[in-house]
Amino acid sequence: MVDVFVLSGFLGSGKSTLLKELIQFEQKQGRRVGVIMNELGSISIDSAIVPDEVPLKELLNGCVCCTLQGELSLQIKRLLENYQLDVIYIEATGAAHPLEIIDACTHPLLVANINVRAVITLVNALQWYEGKMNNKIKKLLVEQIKFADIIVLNKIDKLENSVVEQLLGKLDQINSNARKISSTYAQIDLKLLYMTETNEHKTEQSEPTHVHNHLHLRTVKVALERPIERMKLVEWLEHFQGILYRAKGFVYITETPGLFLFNYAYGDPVFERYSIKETYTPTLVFIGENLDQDEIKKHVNQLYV
Ligand SMILES: Nc1nc2c(ncn2[C@@H]2O[C@H](COP(=O)(O)OP(=O)(O)OP(=O)(O)O)[C@@H](O)[C@H]2O)c(=O)[nH]1
Repeated sequence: MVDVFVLSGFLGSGKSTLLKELIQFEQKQGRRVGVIMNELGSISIDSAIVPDEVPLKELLNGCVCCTLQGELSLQIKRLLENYQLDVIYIEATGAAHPLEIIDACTHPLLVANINVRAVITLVNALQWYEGKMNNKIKKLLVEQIKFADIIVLNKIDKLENSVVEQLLGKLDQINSNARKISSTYAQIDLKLLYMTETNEHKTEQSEPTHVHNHLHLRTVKVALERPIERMKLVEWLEHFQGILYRAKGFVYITETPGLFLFNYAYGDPVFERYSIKETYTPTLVFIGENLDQDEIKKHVNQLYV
């Protein structure tokens, strides 16, 4: 039996950050790990964190919720057939409902060979605390919390301890069965993963599941022709809050030489120097509600010097 863990949580909550830790943890234990990543856009930025030796399947350009459920089952099957694995981690898009993933994992062709150990939902603590989101997103977050076996309240570096306690209490009201852990940069005791019982009653509480269909999330990808001005990008994104949930990509900036991994989630832009293992075309990916592709491309053009 191959263990399967599902990483759920809204855009930018820290799923890839946790995945990186998990891969190292499993490798240290001598367990063979495979990864499936689902991203809304047509290119995967997050897959750069997966080491070369780890088998990786990517489901791009859509969400398991809508069109890719069959594809997810197929990719799990391929991983099982082609590699000797002990554990598979599935990183869902931030817009996915965990039930849809569980559904795909419990495909009749797979159930005999895999054991879904836990749904791990990451919650962006600041986003959850401030509650500045529309009802559709709130509903999705609540669903992701409700269907979790482990809830990681991440990004607590942005909040006072007393607030963190309060938030953990609120999470408990939504899902009292799940194990709750607070963290910064998803630093948690990973041994807990294997000490958590799966919440078997999930399907009974099921809500209509295609929550994110109604979010009208759109992904816009823009290839960059040359280095951009870092500050111009940051200032522009500030005006975008509310409809832009996530941006990421690989960029060259005019201020400093070298390639940077760019991450923007919930008003927080981060540039990290990135050492190249493959050739990346500098690209920005934007994920948000009803994004206007032409408008975004026009703005990106203004980021060049
Ligand atoms: N300040 C702070 N930043 C964090 C923390 N955890 C992760 N980040 C940063 O938040 C950004 C988004 O993190 P990811 O791990 O890529 O989030 P994700 O959930 O995989 O994002 P999507 O795949 O787009 O849904 C990155 O720049 C991380 O370095 C944290 O605890 N505190």
